[in-house]
Amino acid sequence: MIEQLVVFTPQGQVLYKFNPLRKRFAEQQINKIVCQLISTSARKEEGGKFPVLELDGFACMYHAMKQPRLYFVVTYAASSLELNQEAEQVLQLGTRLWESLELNDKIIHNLNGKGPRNKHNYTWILDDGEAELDKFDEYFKIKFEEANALNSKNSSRKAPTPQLKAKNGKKQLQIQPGAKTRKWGRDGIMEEVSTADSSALDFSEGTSDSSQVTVTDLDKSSFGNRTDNGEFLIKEIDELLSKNKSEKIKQANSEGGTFGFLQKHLFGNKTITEADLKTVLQKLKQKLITKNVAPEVADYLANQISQDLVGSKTANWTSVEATAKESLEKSLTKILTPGVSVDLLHEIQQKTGSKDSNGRKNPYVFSVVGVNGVGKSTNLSKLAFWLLQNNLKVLIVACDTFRSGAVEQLRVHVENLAQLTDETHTRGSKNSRGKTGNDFVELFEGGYGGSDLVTKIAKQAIKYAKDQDFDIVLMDTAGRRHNDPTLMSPLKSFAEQARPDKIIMVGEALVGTDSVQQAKNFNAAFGKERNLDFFIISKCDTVGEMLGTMVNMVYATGIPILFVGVGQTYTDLRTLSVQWAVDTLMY
Ligand SMILES: Nc1nc2c(ncn2[C@@H]2O[C@H](COP(=O)(O)OP(=O)(O)OP(=O)(O)O)[C@@H](O)[C@H]2O)c(=O)[nH]1
Repeated sequence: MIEQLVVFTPQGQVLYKFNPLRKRFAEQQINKIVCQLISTSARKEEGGKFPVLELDGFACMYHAMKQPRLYFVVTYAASSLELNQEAEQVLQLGTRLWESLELNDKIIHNLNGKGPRNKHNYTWILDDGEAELDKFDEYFKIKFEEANALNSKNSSRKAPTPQLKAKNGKKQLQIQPGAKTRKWGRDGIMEEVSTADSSALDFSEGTSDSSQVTVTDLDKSSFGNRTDNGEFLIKEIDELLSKNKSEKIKQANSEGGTFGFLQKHLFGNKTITEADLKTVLQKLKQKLITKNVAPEVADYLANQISQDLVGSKTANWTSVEATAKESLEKSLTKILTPGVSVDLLHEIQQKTGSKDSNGRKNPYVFSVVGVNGVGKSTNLSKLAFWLLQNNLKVLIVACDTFRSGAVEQLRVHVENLAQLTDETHTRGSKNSRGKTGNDFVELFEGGYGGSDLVTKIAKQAIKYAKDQDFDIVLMDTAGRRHNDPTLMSPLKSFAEQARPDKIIMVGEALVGTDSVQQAKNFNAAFGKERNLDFFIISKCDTVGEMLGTMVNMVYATGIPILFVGVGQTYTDLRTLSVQWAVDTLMY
C-alpha cells in the first residue's frame, strides 16, 4: 500500500499531506524528496507515466505541476509493479481532484500578490483556499477508500477464515518406544540415544507438551481488533491479572501500600539524609524482590528513589510518599517503555513489498530463541495465528533439530493453525505443495541433526519461502541453557547465516532473578553486530502480581517487550500496557 501523498511548493512548503496507514507523518522522507526535487530538475513524464525516484529505503512517484509550480508526491516502500500502479492511480486521483476544485486559481491569485497581506507583508499561498483544501481532503479520502476497496476485492486471495471451534481437542504427541532420539552433546555435536535415556536429556523436562495447546473455545474477540484499514491488532493486556485493581489500590492506600513504611520511618520536619532512608529502602527492595524483581534491579530502583528523596524535606508526609511513588513509577515506566515505536505489520509490508533481483517477494523472517521449555514453540504459533489474521502467508520452520519430538510438536501446531484458518482442512492431509499445513500456513522441516543442519534448514527455508511467495518465515530454535557456552555459541553463526529480520527471545515470567542473566547472555550471543530485537514474556497468567521478570529483562538489555503470553491457547497473546505493569508492580 502507498504510504503518503504530499503536495508541496518548490520552496518546500507542504500544502497537503495524507497518510492512509495512519502513521506519524514521515517528515524525514518528505524532506529528502523536497531536497531531491528542488535541487535537480524534475524528470519529464514520458508516455503519460509519472517519474519514479528510488531514495534511501523507499520509493516515490511524483507529478511536477507547472502552473502553479507544485509537486504531488506519493511515497511507498519500494518500486514494484503493483505499488507503482497503485501510486499512479493515487497521483492521478489527487491531481485531477485538485484541478477540479479551482485550488490552483486561488494559489495563482495569491502568488501574483493579489491576496491579502499580513503585517509582515506576506501572502499565504492558500489564502481564501482553505475551504477548498478541506473539500479536497474530504473527497480525496472517500475516493481513495473506494479505489482501495476495489483493488483489494480484485486482487486479494481468499482470506483465511478462522474457525473458532476445532473438531479435536488436545493432541497428544507420541514417540514410538525403542525409537532413536537425539541429544545435543557437550561439544555441540548431535548424538543419538535410545528413548530409554532420552528423558534425562530432554531439556523441556517438567513442562507439558506445548502442542497440547487447546484449539477449542478460542476467544478471538479478546485477542484483538480489526482496524478500519483491515489490520488485525493484538489487544493490550488489561485487567486480566488484576481484576480488582481499584480494590487493591484502595487497600494499598489504606495500609500505606508498598510505601506505607515510609510514614513509619520518617519523622519530623528535617531534610532527608541517606542514613534516614537506609531501612526504608531496604524494605522497599524486599517488596520489589517479592514481586520477582531481581536484586540488582531493585538496587537500581532504590537508588533512583534515594536520589529523588535525599535532600527533600519531610515536613509533609504526603509529599515524601508521593515523591517516592512518583520516582518509582517514573523509573519503572522508563525501563518498560520501548525507545522506538515498532509497527511490525508496517515493517512486514515494507519488506514484502520489495522484491529481490529475480522479482520475488522478500519474506519477513523471525527467529524465536530462549531457554528450554519457556514457551518458544507455543508463542511462535501464537505469533503465526496473529499474522494469519492479517492475511499473511506463514512458513513455520523447524530449526530445533536437537530435542526429540520438537519437529513433531511443531507439526501439531501447524495442523492446529491450518484447521483454525481453514475449516475444511483435514488433519494430516498435505497441502497443494505436498507439505504439512494448508495454503496459508505450512511447516518446513529437515529432520534432526547438529548446528550445521540448523543453518542449512534456515537458508533452504528462506529460499523456499521466496519461491513459494510466503510473506513470513517463523523459525523455531532449540531451547538452550543460557550459561552454557557450547549451547549458546551456534546462535551467532545461525544469525549470521539466516539473517532474521527480528530475533525474539521468549522469557517466562516465572523465572525471577535469573532472568537478568538469561537476557544478557542471549542478547550477547549473536556477536557484536547483532542483538535481540524483542522479548515475549510468556506465562504472565501464572505469576499474579509478580511481574518483576519483565522489568529485569528489559533493564538488563534495553530490549523492548513485543508481546506477553497470557495462556496456552493461540489467542493468549497481548501487547504490554506499561501503565498496567507499573500499577501491578506498585500496588
Ligand atoms: N500458562 C501458560 N503456559 C504457557 C504459555 N506459553 C507457553 N506455555 C506452556 O509452556 C509449555 C512449554 O511450551 P513450549 O512452547 O513447548 O516451550 P519451548 O520453549 O518451545 O520448549 P522446548 O522446545 O522444549 O525448549 C507448554 O505447556 C505451553 O503450553 C503462557 O503464556 N501461559
